[in-house]
Amino acid sequence: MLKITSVKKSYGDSDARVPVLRGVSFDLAKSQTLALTGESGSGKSTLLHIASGLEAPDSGSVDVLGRDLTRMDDSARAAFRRTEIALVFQQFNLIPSLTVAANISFQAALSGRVDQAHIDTLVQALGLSEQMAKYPEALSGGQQQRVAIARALAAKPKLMLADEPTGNLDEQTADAVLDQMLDLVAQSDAALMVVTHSPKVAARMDRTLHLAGGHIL
Ligand SMILES: Nc1ncnc2c1ncn2[C@@H]1O[C@H](COP(=O)(O)OP(=O)(O)OP(=O)(O)O)[C@@H](O)[C@H]1O
Repeated sequence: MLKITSVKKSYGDSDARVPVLRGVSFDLAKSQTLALTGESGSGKSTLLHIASGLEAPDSGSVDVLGRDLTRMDDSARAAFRRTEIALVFQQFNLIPSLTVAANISFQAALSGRVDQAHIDTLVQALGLSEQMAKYPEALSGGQQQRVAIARALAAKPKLMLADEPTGNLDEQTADAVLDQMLDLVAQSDAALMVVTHSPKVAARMDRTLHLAGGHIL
C-alpha cells in the first residue's frame, strides 16, 4: 500500500541546511496500521506530508498502491491524492462557508465516491448528527476535529494518514474516532498511519515506528 524508500528531506538555505529525514525506509501493507512516534521536531509531520504527496522529498521514492508519487506531475498527483489518500491534520482545515454536512460530503464528491449510507454511519458514530446544519465556527475544537475525520473517511480512502487525530478530544470521543478509523481499515482493506504522542493510541496500532535523529529506530 505504502512503500517509502531512502527518503531524505532538509529545510533551509544551502549554507544552513537542516536535515530532518536522513534516509527513511518502511513499508505499510494493506489492512495494516502504524503509529509514528518521536520527539517534537523529529520530523513526524514532515514524513506524513511526504507520504501523502503534499510535500516532495529531496530524494528517495514514495510508492502508494504501486505508483511513485515523486514521479507524477502535479495534476496527476493531485488527482491520485483525491481518490486514494486521506490526510487528517492537527488543524482541521474545514471550509468556513460550508455547513458541516457540506464539508463532510465535499471530499467524497471530489473523489467521485459518495456513499450516503456510509456517511450517515460515520456521522452517527462520531456524534455529529445534531451539528450537520451548523457552520464550523459554531463548533467546539473537538467537534471540528470529528468533522475533519468524518470528511477524511467519507471517501473511503485506501491510505489514511493522520497527524495527532485525537489530540484535542476527550478520551471517550478519541476512542470512538479510533474505532471508526480502524473499522474502515478493516472493512476496506485500507492502511492507516497515525502520528501520535499518545502511548494509548500507539498501542491500538499493529506496530510503532519511532523517529529520532532523522532515522527510523
Ligand atoms: N516548511 C518548513 N520549513 C522549514 N523548516 C521546517 C518546515 N517544516 C518543518 N520544519 C522543521 O523540520 C523539523 C521537523 O518538523 P516536524 O513538524 O516534521 O516535526 P514533528 O516531529 O512533527 O514535531 P511535532 O511533534 O512538534 O509536531 C523541525 O525542526 C521544523 O522546524
